[in-house]
Amino acid sequence: MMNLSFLVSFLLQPQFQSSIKLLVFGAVVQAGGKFYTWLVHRIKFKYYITAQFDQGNPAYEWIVLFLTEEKIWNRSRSFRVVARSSRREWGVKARPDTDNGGSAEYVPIYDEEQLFRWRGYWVEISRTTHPHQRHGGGGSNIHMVIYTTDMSVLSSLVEEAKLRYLKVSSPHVMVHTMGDNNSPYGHGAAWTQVKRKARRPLESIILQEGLLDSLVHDAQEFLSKEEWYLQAGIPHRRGYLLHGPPGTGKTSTIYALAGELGLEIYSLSLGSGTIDDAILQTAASSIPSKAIFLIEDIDCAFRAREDGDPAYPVPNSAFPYPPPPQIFTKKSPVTLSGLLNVIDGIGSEEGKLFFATTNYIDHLDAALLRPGRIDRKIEYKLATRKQAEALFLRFFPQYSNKALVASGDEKVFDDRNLPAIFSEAIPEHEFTTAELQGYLLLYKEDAEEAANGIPEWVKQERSERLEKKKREEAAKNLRAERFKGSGINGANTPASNLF
Ligand SMILES: Nc1ncnc2c1ncn2[C@@H]1O[C@H](COP(=O)(O)OP(=O)(O)OP(=O)(O)O)[C@@H](O)[C@H]1O
Repeated sequence: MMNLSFLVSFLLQPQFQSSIKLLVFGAVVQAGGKFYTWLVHRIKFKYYITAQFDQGNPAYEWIVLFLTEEKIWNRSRSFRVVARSSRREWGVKARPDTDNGGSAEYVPIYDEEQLFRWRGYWVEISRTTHPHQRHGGGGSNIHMVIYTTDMSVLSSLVEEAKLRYLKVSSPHVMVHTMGDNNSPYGHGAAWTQVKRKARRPLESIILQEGLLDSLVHDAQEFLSKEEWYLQAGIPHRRGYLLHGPPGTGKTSTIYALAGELGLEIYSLSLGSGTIDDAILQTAASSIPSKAIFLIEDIDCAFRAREDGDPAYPVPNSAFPYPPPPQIFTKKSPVTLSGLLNVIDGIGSEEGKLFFATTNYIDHLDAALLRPGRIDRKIEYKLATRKQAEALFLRFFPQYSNKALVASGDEKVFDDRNLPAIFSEAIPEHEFTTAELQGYLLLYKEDAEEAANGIPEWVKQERSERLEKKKREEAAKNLRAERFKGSGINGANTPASNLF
């Protein structure tokens, strides 16, 4: 009895009642919080659209530019600072008063979520990175949440992003390349690097007469005939193979053509040895239409080993040595069937110009060269005298006939026709345009010296080549001697394996 009355008096105490009220209030607040979260989630789930942009896909580039222009990341307090280069980095302006903001790019570490309004809609952005992602769309993704149920808002945003991207990139040629081992986005990620190159004028490419014009005309006609291809049931794609010695202008031609036609380039090299069938497939399938797909050194998919030396014998008691690690030359992991699949697959995407380059057309399989895969083969040769003269005039345009007539200095032209002096000293088809360009760069301030010095340069180059040939012969003989009787064609083993 005594205990009960004590309990009742305890319960009636004001301090106890206050504690209970506090407890109930806390529970209500907590439940309210949980309900709010639940409700927000329900609303979000019902009333939002999500989109993901994968690095390596062109749409990722559009959206990053869009977010940069909208200054979404400007509140960021962490930056990656990289020296300004032709490589595309969507940095924020460090100094709003200048156009290019100095010598470095300030690229925000985009990892914090950001919320902003766009045309009256709330949009939330976040980014995740996967440093070791190998296949499937690159190493970084942007996630977008738009608080609306109207899909057209998303598509308007993406279209606007694309238009802005095209506007920004139009004065340049955008060259997309694959990530590599040093890429911050991981090995093998597709198209993770974008370089902005100044457009190269077509006139700066010096080829045999008519060749460049016919190529430009061919590509222009192809791009304008989409409807015709559709009607005829022919895949709207065209393949070109540019072949010839290194330094004769194959890559430069493609870049200049891309600038002329306003196309972006997606370029990879099979010579890098890091691209296999799966990566090639991923890369090819994420190229947008109306773009150039360029495969450099395509012969690397065919070459088993340099000069086709016989198979290296399995080590045995008579010959217990394992194969030298470098006996195999750069052989791309891409297989012929993988390559053909990709080239044929380009047909399903409309408006693609496919370019391949090689220094060794003879290494290519006939299956690759058939029309439908390669529609035009263009041979690049060592420089002719005419090309040498044109190159000289590119360096010294003041010596062109026209310029001299205009300046009233025709006498100088008669006495000292420097372009002719230069070109006549150059033997036909012996040097590459790149070699001649390298020479002219040494004398870019002095046309007279450039023209006068060329006979001596030719003599020196010839003697250096002869010396090199002799050294190579000697090394080849030494290799053959060392491997005599081993069953190996040691002549083809790199010298580094012998010592
Ligand atoms: N025909 C050319 N006209 C103008 N410039 C040229 C020409 N050939 C070479 N060059 C110059 O030489 C350099 C190398 O040229 P480019 O890379 O286009 O040669 P390439 O044939 O593609 O070589 P590789 O087979 O090694 O890729 C560039 O700086 C380019 O400007």
